[in-house]
Amino acid sequence: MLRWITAGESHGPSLAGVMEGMVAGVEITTSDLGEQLARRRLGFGRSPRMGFETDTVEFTGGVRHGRTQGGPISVHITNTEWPKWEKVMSADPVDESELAGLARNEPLTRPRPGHADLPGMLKYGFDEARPVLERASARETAARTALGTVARAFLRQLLDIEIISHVVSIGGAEAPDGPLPTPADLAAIDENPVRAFDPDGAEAMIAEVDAVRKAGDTVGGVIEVIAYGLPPGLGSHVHWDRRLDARLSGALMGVQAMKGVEVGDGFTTARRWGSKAHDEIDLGTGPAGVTRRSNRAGGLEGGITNGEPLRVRIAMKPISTVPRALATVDVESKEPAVAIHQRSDVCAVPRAGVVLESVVALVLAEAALEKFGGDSLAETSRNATSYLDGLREWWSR
Ligand SMILES: Cc1cc2nc3c(=O)[nH]c(=O)nc-3n(C[C@H](O)[C@H](O)[C@H](O)COP(=O)(O)O)c2cc1C
Ligand SMILES: C=C(O[C@@H]1CC(C(=O)O)=C[C@@H](OP(=O)(O)O)[C@H]1O)C(=O)O
Repeated sequence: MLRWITAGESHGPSLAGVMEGMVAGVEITTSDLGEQLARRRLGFGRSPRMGFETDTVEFTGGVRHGRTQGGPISVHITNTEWPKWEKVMSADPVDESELAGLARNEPLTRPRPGHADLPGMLKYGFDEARPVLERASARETAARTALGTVARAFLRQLLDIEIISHVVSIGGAEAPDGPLPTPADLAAIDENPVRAFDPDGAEAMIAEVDAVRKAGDTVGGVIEVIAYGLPPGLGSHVHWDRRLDARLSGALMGVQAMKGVEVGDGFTTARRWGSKAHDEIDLGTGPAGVTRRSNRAGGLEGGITNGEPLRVRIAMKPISTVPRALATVDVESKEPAVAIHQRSDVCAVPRAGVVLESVVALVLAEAALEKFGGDSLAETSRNATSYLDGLREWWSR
């Protein structure tokens, strides 16, 4: 079983991530983590913090001389601004006199509609939003991205599985329908300011973010994640919580601000007639023994991978820290007020794609380990090869 967990606050000293159940022998280095963390900081519309946050990362367990050891893998990422927050976010009690007059310590009593502020205060019994927003913040996704990098390395070394993402729309600006990007296109996608594949779509999205910024507003969008090289047979139809579509959706919705997941053509398929909705089967080559005339299902049937590329789209809502601040109430004075506004992303859709790739990697690594088992990469690879050989034999019998 693969498990992962993160800890840490946005303005605390650091973030931590722990992954348990990864096999021994996966090649991974600190610079692999740094590379993915750098990708997560990019994108037109990002918060000013992403310009100076360094995401200094290290392994603090589970990896030796560039290889996983089979034990829990722990990562540690420092928060660059910690010295400014040392008193406000101190784990140990701080004398009132040391906090007096610190602007950063002002109680945040004007909750932002759309952020976790108000429900979190109500649920946990806080008089202000600081303790809620510190953990709700998507700063946490740095730790998930680092753990996801280990999962990506495992999938690549196991079966050459590659995971990419691209931005499909920002606000009302959409990329036109076109060919799917492949792993060879990822570098170009990353170089694009909005991480869009289609140049015309990208231009429209950049203009949308620009207009939103000028209007003192924020904007969301849709991201597509695609995994290439998956064998048929990950996930299962036999129980709801073993279906890979269910597990992917749950994990993707577990990323801050994600409000919808579409598997394959999802909502469009709901409007089609059956004869135009499914992926007809022809005899072909490869371990699945077949080819498909289309991939509307996004590589999943019955909650199981079918050997086609996995394709999921995720809807991200607009950032709730709207510069043109929204109406709220002050929970202290009980008077109408405008919501807290602090430095924030205007549009985090481009960089969120990197987080979503990592989350897909974690879920796929878990599914691959369930299917193939093993305690070392060599053993898991043998098991995978034997399974795929078995499929080929089955087709040639
Ligand atoms: C990569 C990324 C960056 C984000 N940046 C911000 C931000 O700068 N300001 C903000 O208010 N929300 C931001 N969010 C969204 C909030 O974290 C999120 O809305 C909040 O935790 C409440 O959760 P919910 O939107 O899922 O209900 C970001 C989300 C992601 C994935
Ligand atoms: C720090 C990150 O994103 C943050 C996510 C976030 C939020 O409310 O989710 C609010 C902002 O935090 P701050 O107010 O400190 O700038 C973003 O910068 C990050 O992704 O590493």
